[in-house]
Amino acid sequence: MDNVIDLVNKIQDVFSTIGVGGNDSLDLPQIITVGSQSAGKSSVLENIVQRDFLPRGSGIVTRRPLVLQLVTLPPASTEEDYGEFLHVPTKRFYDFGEIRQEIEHDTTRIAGTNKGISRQPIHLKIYSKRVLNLTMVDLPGLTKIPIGDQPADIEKQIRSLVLDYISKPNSIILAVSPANTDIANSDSLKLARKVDPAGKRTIGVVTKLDLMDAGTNALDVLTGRAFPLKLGFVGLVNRSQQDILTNKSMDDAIKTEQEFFVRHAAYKGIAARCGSTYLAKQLNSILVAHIRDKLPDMRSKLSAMIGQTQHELAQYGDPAFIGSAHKGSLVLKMLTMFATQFTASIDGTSPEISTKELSGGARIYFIFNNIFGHALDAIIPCSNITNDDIRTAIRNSTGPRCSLFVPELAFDLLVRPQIRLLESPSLRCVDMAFQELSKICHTCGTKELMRFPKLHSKLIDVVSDLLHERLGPTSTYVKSLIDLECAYINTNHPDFPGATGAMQELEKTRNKSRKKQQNDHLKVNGTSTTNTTNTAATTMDLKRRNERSSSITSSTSMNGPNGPTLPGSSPSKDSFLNYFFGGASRTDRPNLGPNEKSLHHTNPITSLTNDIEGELESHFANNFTLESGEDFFAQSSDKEDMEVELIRTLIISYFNIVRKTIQDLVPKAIMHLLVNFTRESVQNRLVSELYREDLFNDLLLEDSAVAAERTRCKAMLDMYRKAFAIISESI
Ligand SMILES: Nc1nc2c(ncn2[C@@H]2O[C@H](COP(=O)(O)OP(=O)(O)OP(=O)(O)O)[C@@H](O)[C@H]2O)c(=O)[nH]1
Repeated sequence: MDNVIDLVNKIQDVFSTIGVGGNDSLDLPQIITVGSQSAGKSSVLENIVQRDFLPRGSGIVTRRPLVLQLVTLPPASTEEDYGEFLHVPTKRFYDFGEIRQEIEHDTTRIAGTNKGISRQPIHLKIYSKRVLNLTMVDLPGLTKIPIGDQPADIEKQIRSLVLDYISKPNSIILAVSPANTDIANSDSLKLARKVDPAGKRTIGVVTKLDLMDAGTNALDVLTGRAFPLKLGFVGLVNRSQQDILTNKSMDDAIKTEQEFFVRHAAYKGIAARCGSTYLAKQLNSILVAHIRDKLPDMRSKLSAMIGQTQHELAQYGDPAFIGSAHKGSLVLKMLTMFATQFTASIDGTSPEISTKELSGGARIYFIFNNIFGHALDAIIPCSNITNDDIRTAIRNSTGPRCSLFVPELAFDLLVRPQIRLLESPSLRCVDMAFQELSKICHTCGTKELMRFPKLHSKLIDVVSDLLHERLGPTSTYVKSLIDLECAYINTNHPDFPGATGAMQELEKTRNKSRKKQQNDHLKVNGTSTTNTTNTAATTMDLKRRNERSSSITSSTSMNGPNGPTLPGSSPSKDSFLNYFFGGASRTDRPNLGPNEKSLHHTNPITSLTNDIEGELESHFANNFTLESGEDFFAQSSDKEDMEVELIRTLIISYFNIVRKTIQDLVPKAIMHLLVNFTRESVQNRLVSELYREDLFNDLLLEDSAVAAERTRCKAMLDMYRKAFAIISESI
């Protein structure tokens, strides 16, 4: 029957030896003594052991948990009683005074001399024929006021330590209360009630019954009437301080105790259920029953722990790959795993995908779509181009040495630096994608790979080198995309709205502002005055326009002023520029005769061109007041303003086309030249750089901390298996 306690002790020993905190996770059944300071906890333990072995004194004496395992020596044993400490495994302590000294010494060693406490337990085993198998834990007494140089929060520290032990559902709480205080309100019972409100696993112990005021007794408490506990209350009379000083023997103390109960008027009826001997028996049977009750639970818990530990151990390496014969295959396995993780992170199929932040492929797409997209959108197409710049460019292009290509060159000159503005965000986009790939490669690696720090860092080095190799060509290519755009300004681009679009755009803007002005004017002056000036100007402009329409039409052909217009060709925008900025001077533009005019009207392309120019003409006619006889295209400042605005609109249109192209092509280039290239070549590169027999030994130098961790994990697994087997046998 008792061997279940032995079984638990064995499990506890092994867990303590390998220091894995197995006891914490398995929650081994054990008895925990709780009580306020000087309540008599140590005295209770000594009475149960029937030995004088615990440090005694005033103030706080127990400053570390003492895990006390009592082991019954067989009756036939010739062995004397002795004790063993887990921290002094080679020595048997036959002198119990020496046990006390060792407890004091080790307490000071760990908890210091300033009356502070430590959570690190002392493990003591006592072998005796006179003890019943029991596992008990003595804890520091609950206190309220710090004494000496104790830390200010000592009360909190002790409470939390005690709560840690007693809140484990498998623990039995031995709540010690001195009879000479208000028992029902004792600290130990209050604390026990917190974690065991139904009182199912709390046993009450009332000490110092001999010190109660004459005429009072604790019968109500001991019989469970005052405070119901399933496991009941046991009354005790331990040795007084005086008894200790006079070295009263334990045997005598037990006798005195028994006599006290038998003779006491109030207690003689329950004397058989009082005293240290009864308590020891009671605790033993409670613990045995408790352990038996908990064994199935413990077994299933152990089974789960075995599974977990097996899994953890597997992460430190596959046993199939251990040994020098397998070095090559191990390296190959590691680098394949690394490459797979790298590509999985890019593809977004990695099982370790973060839910906290964007990473891998998703982050690269975010860089393309959001960061890069916004950076391009933020560029103002006409930034840094002043009206004077445009005016100068126009004047230069309409100077005396005008040639057919001069206006194109002027437009080129103005638009090219703007296109260059796209270069910096494009290169930054390459860099960000590169950084993300570098980040991915630093996060790759399994627990098993961490065993080999050299191999791990080499894998990162090789992938980093590969990424750096690709960074140059990718950046160069992306830069060349901008160079291409700058090399030829294609005003014939199908999406370039040219003059018509620009004019419409301008018209819209002007209409808007005109309407606004008129509204403002109406608001200020009431109904408008007559618009005679404008009407006159319009009439005059119309006249001029009719006179000039033929000459305008003749200059708009893609093939020059006199060349034929090719059927199917688009309305020529460059020729418009030529005309507009003086590719052919007005005097050079031939007037068409009535026949030629009608010829042009039948040609849809020419008529469309006519429309463009007609629009321009009418625009000027409607917007600019000309003095009689003044040439419409003379160097008037109004005309120049119009031209400046028009060219600005054209620059914006053209820039937007290029921006779209770059926004489309840069991510494609990065994907092709950097991301996909690295993704596809990473495995081959790793193999060719690292799968070399002369490197194996160096690469597979194991990290000592990880190796120790693996050994610990292995020991833990063995232990759990052993414990599982022991429990399985006894169920
Ligand atoms: N007369 C009498 N004195 C007792 C009894 N129990 C304990 N004492 C005395 O009370 C004092 C404190 O007892 P301990 O057993 O050291 O109390 P503790 O709860 O272990 O104290 P800490 O570990 O310091 O919290 C000692 O002087 C004991 O001799 C008892 O039943 N009767």
